[in-house]
Amino acid sequence: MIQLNKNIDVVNLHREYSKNKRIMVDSVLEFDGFSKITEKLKHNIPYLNAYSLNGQYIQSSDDELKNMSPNKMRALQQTIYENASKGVGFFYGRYEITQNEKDELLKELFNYLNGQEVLKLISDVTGVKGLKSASVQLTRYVPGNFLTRHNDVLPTKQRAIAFVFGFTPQWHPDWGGLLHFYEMDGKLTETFMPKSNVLSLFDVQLPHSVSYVTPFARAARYSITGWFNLK
Ligand SMILES: O=C(O)CCC(=O)C(=O)O
Ligand SMILES: [Fe+2]
Repeated sequence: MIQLNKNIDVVNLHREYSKNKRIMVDSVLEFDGFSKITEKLKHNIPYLNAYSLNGQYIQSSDDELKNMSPNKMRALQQTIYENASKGVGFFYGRYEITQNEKDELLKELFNYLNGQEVLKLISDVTGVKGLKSASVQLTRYVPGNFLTRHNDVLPTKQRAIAFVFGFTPQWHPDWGGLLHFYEMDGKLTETFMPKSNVLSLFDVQLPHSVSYVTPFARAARYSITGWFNLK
């Protein structure tokens, strides 16, 4: 069963969140749900590799990328990196969970994150009232993946709070995949390291990025990410 840790200290977390509109919550899920999700993320998800090409949003399966000719793959990589050099774009594996999800555990996860218990906790920690729903995706960053600097504001969805549940034990900062936060003028202010059973929450207005995962990373960076919305 997926369940939040009952000992979360909301009052302290709210005080901490209020300082910079971001926070990491340790040991956030009870063990049973946490370990089931960890296994699922590693072994059972048909991630699609998302990137943008000439302004178009594309998602390719692992097989599609594997079966590309070396020339085509090189050209694709070159374009992705060319855009990234200008601070535009992303390349990472994602799987979106919707209301129609068939997998039992993922359905439970979606419903739990959209339920009153979680929405109330997020409201209490962040001080943002009126949260109504959660958009949820599973993400995987392998070597070569990244997400350039952006914010998560999306008025059509009324996103308010971004979340990242980390499922990445024993990560080394040299491996990249670091969640960086910036001032509006681009100054780097804080970095959240990939961790396991940790929930990162932040205001969607804060500029942030996920740094390039290096070729020598010994693991993939797995997360459940998304947004708590006001509608
Ligand atoms: O995975 C993360 O740490 C952040 C992801 C993110 O910024 C996004 O998906 O918009
Ligand atoms: Fe983001």
